Amino acid sequence: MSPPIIQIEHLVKRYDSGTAALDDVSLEIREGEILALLGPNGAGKTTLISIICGLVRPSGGAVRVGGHDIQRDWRAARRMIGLVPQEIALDPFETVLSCVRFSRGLYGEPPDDPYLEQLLRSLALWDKRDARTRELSGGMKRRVLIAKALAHRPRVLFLDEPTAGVDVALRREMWLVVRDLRAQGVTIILTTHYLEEAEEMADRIGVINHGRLLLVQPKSELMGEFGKKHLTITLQEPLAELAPELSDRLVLAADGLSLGYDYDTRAERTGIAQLLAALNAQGIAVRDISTKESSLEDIFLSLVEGGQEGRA
Ligand SMILES: Nc1ncnc2c1ncn2[C@@H]1O[C@H](COP(=O)(O)OP(=O)(O)OP(=O)(O)O)[C@@H](O)[C@H]1O
Repeated sequence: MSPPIIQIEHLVKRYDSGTAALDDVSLEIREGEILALLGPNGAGKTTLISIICGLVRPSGGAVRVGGHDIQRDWRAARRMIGLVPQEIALDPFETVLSCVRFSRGLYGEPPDDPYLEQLLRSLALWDKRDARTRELSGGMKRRVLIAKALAHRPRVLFLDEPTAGVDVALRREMWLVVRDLRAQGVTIILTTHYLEEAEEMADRIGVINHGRLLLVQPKSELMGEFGKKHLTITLQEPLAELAPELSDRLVLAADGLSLGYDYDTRAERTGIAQLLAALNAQGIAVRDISTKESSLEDIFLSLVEGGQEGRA
């Protein structure tokens, strides 16, 4: 397993307004991974990113980036990070190349046009290097923001809702860009409201609610652990009621024509064979069977609504 590149310990943030935006968040982010942070509006995701990037002061706790404390050694910590903000904020009259050069200069890095050329080429922006940013499409503008964030060669890239409000084709294009960056060894932390995006891209998923990190888990484990399957059994004839020995496991639909059964995907025995045998024994004829796996969306909602506090 890779060593952590970001270490967050007992991070607390209380804004002057009194809002407790982060409440004792501890988390290690490993070099080279894609971590997706999920949480409803106001959960504390942007606050967490802003503290790591040195834009907001924490009220308590510590964060180290590449071993550098973000407060005592902020310059070294900040240099390792690139941030792609939620809002597109580009000077409309500046050209692509000059705005990327400018971003690099902000970090006090010496000019390195060969690197910037390689960066713009990898983001399919080299042909547009002399275009003013106002002449670019929405997708190109987002790629310029990524190029700006990567101009000083950071090892960690934060993407705050990278595909908010963009169409499906553009979202897929962004996913490819992010995968490509990961392949180059950049550690990526993204926030998103699109669970499909987290499901598609993340190695690990962190769920934040009310300033608390409810859990952080590899995506596959999360889907396996909380994943349930739902079996629908369609009947040949409507059933008036279920025998008592079946009613604790099955739910009869209002029209009497189907039965629902939830089971755990991790269980060694799903109980389906037994169930079908029991139906058969009672002379209940089955027309069809279908299964549906719970999506990350179902899992997320059950975590956030169920208040799984303290699992992190
Ligand atoms: N500058 C600020 N001053 C006071 N309160 C703030 C400030 N910034 C954020 N908050 C509050 O802190 C809480 C966390 O906000 P934050 O923006 O971190 O959430 P988020 O998870 O990023 O939300 P969203 O998904 O809507 O972007 C919210 O209650 C918000 O109103």
